Amino acid sequence: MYKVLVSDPISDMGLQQLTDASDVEVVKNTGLSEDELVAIIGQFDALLVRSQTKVTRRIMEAGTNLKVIGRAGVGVDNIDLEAATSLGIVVINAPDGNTITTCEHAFAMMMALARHIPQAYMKTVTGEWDRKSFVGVELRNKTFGVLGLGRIGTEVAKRAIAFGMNVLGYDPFMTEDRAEKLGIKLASVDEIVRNADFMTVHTPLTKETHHMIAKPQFEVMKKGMRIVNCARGGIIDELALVEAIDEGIVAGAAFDVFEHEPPNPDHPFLKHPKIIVTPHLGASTIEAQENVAIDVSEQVINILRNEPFKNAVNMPPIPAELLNKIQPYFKLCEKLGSSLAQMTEGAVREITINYSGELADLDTNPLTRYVLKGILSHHLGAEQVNAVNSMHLAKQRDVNIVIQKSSATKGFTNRITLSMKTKAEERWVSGTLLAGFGERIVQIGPYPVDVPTEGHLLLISHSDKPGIIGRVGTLLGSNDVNIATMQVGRTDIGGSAIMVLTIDKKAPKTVLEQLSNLPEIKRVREIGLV
Ligand SMILES: NC(=O)C1=CN([C@@H]2O[C@H](COP(=O)(O)OP(=O)(O)OC[C@H]3O[C@@H](n4cnc5c(N)ncnc54)[C@H](O)[C@@H]3O)[C@@H](O)[C@H]2O)C=CC1
Ligand SMILES: O=C(O)CCC(=O)C(=O)O
Repeated sequence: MYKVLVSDPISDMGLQQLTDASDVEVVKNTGLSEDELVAIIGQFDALLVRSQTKVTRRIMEAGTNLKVIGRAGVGVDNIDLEAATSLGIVVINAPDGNTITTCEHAFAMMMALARHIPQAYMKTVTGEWDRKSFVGVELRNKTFGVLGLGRIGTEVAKRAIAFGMNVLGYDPFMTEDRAEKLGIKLASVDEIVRNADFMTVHTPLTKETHHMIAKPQFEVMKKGMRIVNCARGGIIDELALVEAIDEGIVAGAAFDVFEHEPPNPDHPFLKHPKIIVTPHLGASTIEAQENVAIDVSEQVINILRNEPFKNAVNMPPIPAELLNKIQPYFKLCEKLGSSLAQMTEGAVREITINYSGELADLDTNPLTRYVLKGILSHHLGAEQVNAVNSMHLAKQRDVNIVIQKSSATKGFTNRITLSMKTKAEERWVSGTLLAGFGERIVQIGPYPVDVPTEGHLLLISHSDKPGIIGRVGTLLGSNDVNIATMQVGRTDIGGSAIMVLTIDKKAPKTVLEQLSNLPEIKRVREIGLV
């Protein structure tokens, strides 16, 4: 008999498949502390949670029989994925079940914002008949910016179009063809903030999206913008938003999520007359909670019975013999993918991976998953992408993956070459694992290099002219950016050249801008491989 612990409120109807199963015993025990969970988790084969239970390493280590953790929802930020992977516990989620519900909540928030519904309600129920203070605006003919056109963002965009809005969208994975079919005009974040009357965010919270709307964006924002966030707190800088509202730049905001949940009672959103809030209710409908519970129940049963399952968010099992041979390449593949994603602009269309030398005879499928993990994490967030789901996520986004194998290694015993095509450009990078020296990047585009896959790299494309290296060194030095190593390469004398610097810490944005402005410098890219 498998024992399943449900530690957050999850729909009974959705759990029926589990409760009806003759080989499963379901125990519901919600609101437990970490200590209480640690005390009982050892009896259970599976743990089902929503977002309240924080599934820590301590809990998982005490779960000596734990085989699977099911998250009834999308975000798995409350589960220590690294610990689960290292302890061999499969983590699954239900990414599709709450899409429409969350989209409808975002739309409801936008309408409530446009018509001051919460504020008007509060006054009316106190007996005041105030029709002057709550004059709203129509949605029709307004420009609507959607940042993040994944599952929820595209549904929100479709509804906005039905309301007669002109939709501008930004998502690194949205192709022009698909956007056109949806009726969305692709635009940059800058174009959206300068032109939209309403704006909503539907991205994960990642290093890239953290504060993607902050003071610099508010400074150029169209006056009177209304902003919605039903994705994750922290995508929009909360304090900068309050300032922008008080300065009359932003007309109002509607938030379902906060940087820290629940927010402190003195959080400035809670008393602001132009900000409306809900307590992370995006996914809270009967339908969504049933959908996500059905989805996780089905997958948990499959995992416990050793049957195929979908939506795993951590590691798949790999036969031990193969694992011994390919495991040393996991990091190299991920870092090559990550570096390529950081050097390439535009939505990914095609990724070609060439495995050569001793890798050519092995099953490289797990390595491909790590390459894709490295590439997609840059856009979708490391929390969402892992070696299990990276292939699925790439296919979902119509990314064409081409695998090539060859025995020619240009002098290395193994070599992995990635090339990535976007609408804007094609770039490529090669790496190898050198016995005793670890992972190295050995080629960037046409230039042979020898760079470790760690720390901060500065990639500077320039014309091969005297004096450039000195100017770059002086600029970095005068801004306290220490150069650890430097390599240069060129195609021919006086032609195109590249400079690859490893620096001790991330270079400030202003320094990167100054570097880009130096004569003969064509492009500057900072690549973080920590
Ligand atoms: N309020 C709530 O209760 C709920 C919130 N959510 C949150 O909503 C968000 C979106 O969820 P889904 O649509 O299901 O995810 P998704 O993965 O389908 O879509 C996210 C999209 O954001 C895009 N993206 C990543 N970085 C970007 C950037 N820098 N600029 C623009 N786009 C970027 C990705 O390419 C992707 O298409 C997530 O943060 C999720 O956790 C989801 C469900 C309920
Ligand atoms: O379970 C919930 O209500 C939170 C939903 C959510 O934020 C998610 O699925 O990412």
